Amino acid sequence: MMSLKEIVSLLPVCEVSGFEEKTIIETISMDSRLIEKKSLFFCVPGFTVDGHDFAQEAVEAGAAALVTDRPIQMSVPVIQVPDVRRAMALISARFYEYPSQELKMIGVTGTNGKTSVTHFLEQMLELLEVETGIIGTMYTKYAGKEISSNNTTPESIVLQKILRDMRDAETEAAAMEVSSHALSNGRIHGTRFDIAVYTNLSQDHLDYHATMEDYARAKSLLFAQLGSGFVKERQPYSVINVDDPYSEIMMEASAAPLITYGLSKHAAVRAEEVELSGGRSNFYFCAPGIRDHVTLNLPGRFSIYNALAAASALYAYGWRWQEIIPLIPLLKGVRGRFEPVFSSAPVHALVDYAHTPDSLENVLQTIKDAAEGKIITVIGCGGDRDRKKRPLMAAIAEKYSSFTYLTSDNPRTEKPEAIIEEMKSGMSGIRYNVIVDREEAINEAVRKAKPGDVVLIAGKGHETYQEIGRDRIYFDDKKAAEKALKEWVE
Ligand SMILES: CC(=O)N[C@H]1[C@@H](OP(=O)(O)OP(=O)(O)OC[C@H]2O[C@@H](n3ccc(=O)[nH]c3=O)[C@H](O)[C@@H]2O)O[C@H](CO)[C@@H](O)[C@@H]1O[C@H](C)C(=O)N[C@@H](C)C(=O)N[C@H](CCC(=O)O)C(=O)O
Ligand SMILES: Nc1ncnc2c1ncn2[C@@H]1O[C@H](COP(=O)(O)OP(=O)(O)OP(=O)(O)O)[C@@H](O)[C@H]1O
Ligand SMILES: N[C@H](CCC[C@H](N)C(=O)O)C(=O)O
Ligand SMILES: [Mg+2]
Repeated sequence: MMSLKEIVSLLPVCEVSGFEEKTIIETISMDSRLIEKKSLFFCVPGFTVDGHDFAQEAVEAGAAALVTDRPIQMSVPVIQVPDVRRAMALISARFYEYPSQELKMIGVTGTNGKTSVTHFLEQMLELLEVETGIIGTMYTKYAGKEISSNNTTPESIVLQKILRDMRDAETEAAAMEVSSHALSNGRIHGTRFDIAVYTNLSQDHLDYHATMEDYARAKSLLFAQLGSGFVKERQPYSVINVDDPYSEIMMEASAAPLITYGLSKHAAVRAEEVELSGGRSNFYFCAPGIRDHVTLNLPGRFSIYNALAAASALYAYGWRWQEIIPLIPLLKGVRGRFEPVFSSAPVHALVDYAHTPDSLENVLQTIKDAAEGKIITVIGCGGDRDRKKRPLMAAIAEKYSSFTYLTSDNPRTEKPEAIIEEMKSGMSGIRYNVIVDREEAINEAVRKAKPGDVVLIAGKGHETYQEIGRDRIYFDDKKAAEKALKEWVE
């Protein structure tokens, strides 16, 4: 519950019309369809519709006051602010009594690896007996509950409510994915992070951010707001992959001391003498005063980066290296990330969430390093998303694969054939086929495979749907691959 007076006191440059001292707010909402009595309704100027157009509907449904970015005439108080989403984030944090200040908050940002690193953190913290929650692409998970996600980083009202619920359930730490969209439109404004982790930056989302520099600047906002909302005796830290070319931008923005990690000698926390083989790696884990041999039972160089990121974040948390290093060999893979499909067929199939040029290249390079047979790739690109990555992803698939199937991956409101056409423009040879139906593409790829070959099914990972138009139809790469492999044996 909040009074209008309290709300206004949070917003130094707002203009209020129809102010009434006695107005009390009992719920907050950005959706006119969910308004209850005594609600504060935020008129969010969206990317598809404008929340201001629903102001009347919200008042009729019981909204007691509105937050807008322009003057509008209504029968209830109207608070006009320069940026509704940011005002909403500040008010949400206050409404739920600043839950982020009562949790150890670890935010992870970067193009690839956020879901993986947050899961590594969850696994390690559970082993250290710290009750940990996760907020990210796959779900929000805490205290035995799993709530499916709409967005990688939720809108501020949802986020603050989740964090409050986590605290009520005695969750101690939250490992949270922070997307560039969330940073640029203020979803995490008003949230206090203790540790911010940077994984990497490579091409994606150029539909939303005008240039790579804009994209990098959005990511850097996490580091710039570190520790905001001072909590005594809780020093914030930035954990940065120093091998990444954009790391300098994050370091420059950082309001907190840095812990750098990577494979190069510039990193404070390093993997040295790396040997990759048989789906795992061996290396020396080096940090000031430490040089311990470890085995990481996960494939690829990118998994080493993710493990170093999680280990460095735990160090920033206050754990000692002697407590952290023994956890590295215990790390397990994450659903939909380099996930093998089990079957009795001598053909290997892998489901992976690679949906950017960089992640696809990493995954294919990792397969190539280990594979005895040929690589066959099934790949599509999302509709209504960055179009510039389409030809690049197709070209990478072609470079590493003996054969590629171009197919659909969430065409959304675009025509799947048109997306595939754009992918095709990146292909230079003829070792590919177009099969729009994803299940049929997986069947064909598996049918074509010989013993020892690897079929990579990329782009959807854990997703259990195909988004066509605005509908989601059930589809699971893993289930489709299991069925195809069964038929291969028969
Ligand atoms: C581009 C973007 O960020 N879109 C997000 C945004 O939608 P929007 O601003 O377009 O909302 P809108 O539909 O125009 O509606 C505007 C306002 O009118 C309200 N409204 C609407 C209809 C009505 O009848 N009454 C009403 O009040 C809506 O509740 C809303 O407040 O706000 C919505 C509510 O929070 C989000 O779900 C939505 O994410 C969509 C699904 C999306 O695809 N987002 C992607 C681009 C995204 O954010 N991705 C990142 C991860 C990327 C990555 O790291 O790979 C993420 O964090 O998820
Ligand atoms: N550190 C990394 N560097 C490059 N590629 C990675 C890294 N970690 C994972 N990948 C690859 O990227 C894919 C996506 O990984 P993950 O889901 O952890 O990233 P994410 O940042 O959460 O993605 P999203 O933006 O969709 O939430 C994985 O399936 C894997 O192929
Ligand atoms: N978080 C990512 C998910 C992409 C997954 C892929 N399957 C697609 O639909 O493009 C995004 O919003 O770009
Ligand atoms: Mg993710």
